[in-house]
Amino acid sequence: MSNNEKTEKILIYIGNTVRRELRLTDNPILHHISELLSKNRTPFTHLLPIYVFPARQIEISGFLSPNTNTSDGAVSDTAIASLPKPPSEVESPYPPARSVVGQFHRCGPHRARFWAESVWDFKSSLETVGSGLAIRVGRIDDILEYVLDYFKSGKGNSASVRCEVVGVWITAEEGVAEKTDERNVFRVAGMKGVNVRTWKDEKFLVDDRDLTYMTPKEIPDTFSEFKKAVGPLRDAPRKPLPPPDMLPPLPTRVPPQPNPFIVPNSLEGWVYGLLKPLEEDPMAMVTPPYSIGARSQHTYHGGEAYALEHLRNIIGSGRITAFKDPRRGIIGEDCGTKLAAWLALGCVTARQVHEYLLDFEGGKTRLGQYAKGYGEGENKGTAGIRLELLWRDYLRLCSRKYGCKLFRLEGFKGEIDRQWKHADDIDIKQQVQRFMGGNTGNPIIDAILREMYLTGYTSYRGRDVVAKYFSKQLGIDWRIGAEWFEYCLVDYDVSEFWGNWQYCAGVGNDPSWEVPPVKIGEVPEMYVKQWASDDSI
Ligand SMILES: Cc1cc2nc3c(=O)[nH]c(=O)nc-3n(C[C@H](O)[C@H](O)[C@H](O)COP(=O)(O)OP(=O)(O)OC[C@H]3O[C@@H](n4cnc5c(N)ncnc54)[C@H](O)[C@@H]3O)c2cc1C
Repeated sequence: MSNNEKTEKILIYIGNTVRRELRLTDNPILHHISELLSKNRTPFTHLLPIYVFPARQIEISGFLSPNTNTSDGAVSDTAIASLPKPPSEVESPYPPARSVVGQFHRCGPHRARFWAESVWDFKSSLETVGSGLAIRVGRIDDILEYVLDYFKSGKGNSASVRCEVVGVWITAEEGVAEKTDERNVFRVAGMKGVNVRTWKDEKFLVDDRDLTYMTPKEIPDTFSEFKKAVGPLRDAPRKPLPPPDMLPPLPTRVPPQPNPFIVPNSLEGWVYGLLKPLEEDPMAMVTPPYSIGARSQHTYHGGEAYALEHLRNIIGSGRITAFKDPRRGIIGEDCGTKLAAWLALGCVTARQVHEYLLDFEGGKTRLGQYAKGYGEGENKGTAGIRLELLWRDYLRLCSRKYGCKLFRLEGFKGEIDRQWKHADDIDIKQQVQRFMGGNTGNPIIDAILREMYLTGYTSYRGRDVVAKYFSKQLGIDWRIGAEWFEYCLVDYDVSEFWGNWQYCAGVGNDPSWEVPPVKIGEVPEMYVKQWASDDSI
């Protein structure tokens, strides 16, 4: 080592969709690094944040390329747009991201776009605090192995720089696939002699450290019991963490995207690459386009900045005070906060939402000062939002308790006596196809299905009605309906999604979960007219 040679001690902060931490604020890892930095106590000089779009969950074949990658793993925008269709001999090392039973794409266009926007926004935010983000596609452990080998083999070195990876940090998450990813990260890092540290997932309302359950078995089977154990909800959450002031820089050389993929360096390039395989699939055209005059309830852009702007808007306008029980309302601005997609990707945390509500209720900031309910303490609307957020916590804990039962036909309950119809029967297959196309002939069901397909969103009530129609009325294997929802929804979140579906299908753990059926007049005629097919009205 020459006298002038510097050593870059690199910490890798790695995540993928299941490590959903796409924000600077209330991010425990980034907060900790920033604190260490301010005290001059970082045992590393450089930070390499890596985000991996996981091949298992989103179709990444739009990034396959016969060309070898460039030195930094990124190509220009125009380059990705003009990439020739990969010749058939360029094969992905990963199977297509399709669902298990129905073989649908797991992630449809609404979520793919929102997801790309959120990752890109995170990259921009990291750049404002002196860092950056390497965005990659593949499997988290494959990418990690490639990166560790890159540095170990000296590819990151130059005449004056020597690189050494000193650790890998990752946030622990619930879920079977999530745990497998985590184990694989440990395995790869262990093989290469690098330490991994996992961090607690803090994007929920009530912190794990404040719950009294020693083992997952102790998690209660009813929400009401769980709620009681949490105590007064308004006092339960911890304070959100501030964003980092500054972060260590990226290493001088960032390992590129491994072959056979090539990744873009603009948001448009990412959106293009993620949507391309979906657009080439005939499933993208299952239902007619928007009806004239139809408007989406969900027109939002992914990313932390947009999440916070939306949150401030609904507080400033007083919409949170008017928040209605989502188990009853089916459409409208005050029917739901529309925060779910941001929460699902970790662009914002539940305790940040809670903190904003506290400020509004206590009149602590000027936000919402002219709105109804400002400074008047907790109201029905704000309490309702907290309760919904607690449901989210609860279903995540159910995932912890029941593991892979989350995805099983017999559910948490182990309901083995029920007879389900399966799509290997031609009539059932056709029924499923009509369902996907919003052509069941039932105007409310069709309106909801079309809304969800065309916009990526429908209310809790809409989801509940359709999920019950599919599983209870049609009696078809509920996982097929669920997989179709997974393709369509912008806010898919593993525990919330499968947990809710289980309840709708009647295989969930909580016997008290029953939402009243839709009443005549509850669904505005206008809504049905906007979304349902003319011939089914
Ligand atoms: C079949 C079915 C599938 C669903 N899939 C999902 C999903 O993939 N992701 C998801 O976040 N929610 C899911 N939900 C729950 C709920 O429908 C959505 O959270 C809600 O409609 C999102 O709109 P919002 O942000 O306006 O919610 P709000 O009503 O404003 O609620 C605030 C937040 O609380 C959480 N929340 C609300 N209701 C529930 C619930 N029942 N269970 C768990 N968390 C809840 C969400 O994070 C939501 O953003 C599903 C419900 C059903 C019946």
